[in-house]
Amino acid sequence: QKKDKQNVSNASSKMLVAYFSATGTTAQVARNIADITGGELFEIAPQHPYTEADLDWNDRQSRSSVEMNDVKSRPALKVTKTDIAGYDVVFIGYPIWWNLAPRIINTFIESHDLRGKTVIPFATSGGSDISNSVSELKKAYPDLNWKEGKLLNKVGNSALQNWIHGITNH
Ligand SMILES: Cc1cc2nc3c(=O)[nH]c(=O)nc-3n(C[C@H](O)[C@H](O)[C@H](O)COP(=O)(O)O)c2cc1C
Repeated sequence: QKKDKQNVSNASSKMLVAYFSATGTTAQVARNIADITGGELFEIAPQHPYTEADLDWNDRQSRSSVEMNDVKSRPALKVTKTDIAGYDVVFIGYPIWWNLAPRIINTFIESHDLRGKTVIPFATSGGSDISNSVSELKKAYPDLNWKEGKLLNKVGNSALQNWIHGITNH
């Protein structure tokens, strides 16, 4: 739907919309952001996809529980390094897991040089706010130029456009 695309980026600013999504919700929001900004979509894919059992938060032994209980866990990426040098703005989207960004987001950040870029977090959740996850990311990576993040649960396209206009100053 190219004709509906509203390109809010200015000519000199290249945008990447990187996202991790285990069950598709964040992926849909990422596609909408890419449509609006004209940015490039990039899936932060795990080397080993998460199964339903992996995602069981009632099971303390499930993969996601074990990873989220270990601050040092860094699940491997499917593609270890992607060339992101040409981008000025990098959106990073993820589902909230245990009130945090999934550890694979840390893997992605630590595998790429994001210094000097504007980094914009966004998330979907079952109800939790994004703020704790963003403050933990800022604490872990204080050298990066973080913009305020936004929870984008069931956000309509015009609200999405308003947020993007505001945050990218276009
Ligand atoms: C392991 C796990 C932990 C979760 N923890 C939270 C949480 O702390 N707060 C919350 O509101 N939702 C939580 N959720 C729900 C997801 O954030 C929500 O379903 C999200 O939209 C899924 O996005 P996705 O389809 O892109 O993976 C959790 C989901 C999983 C699988």
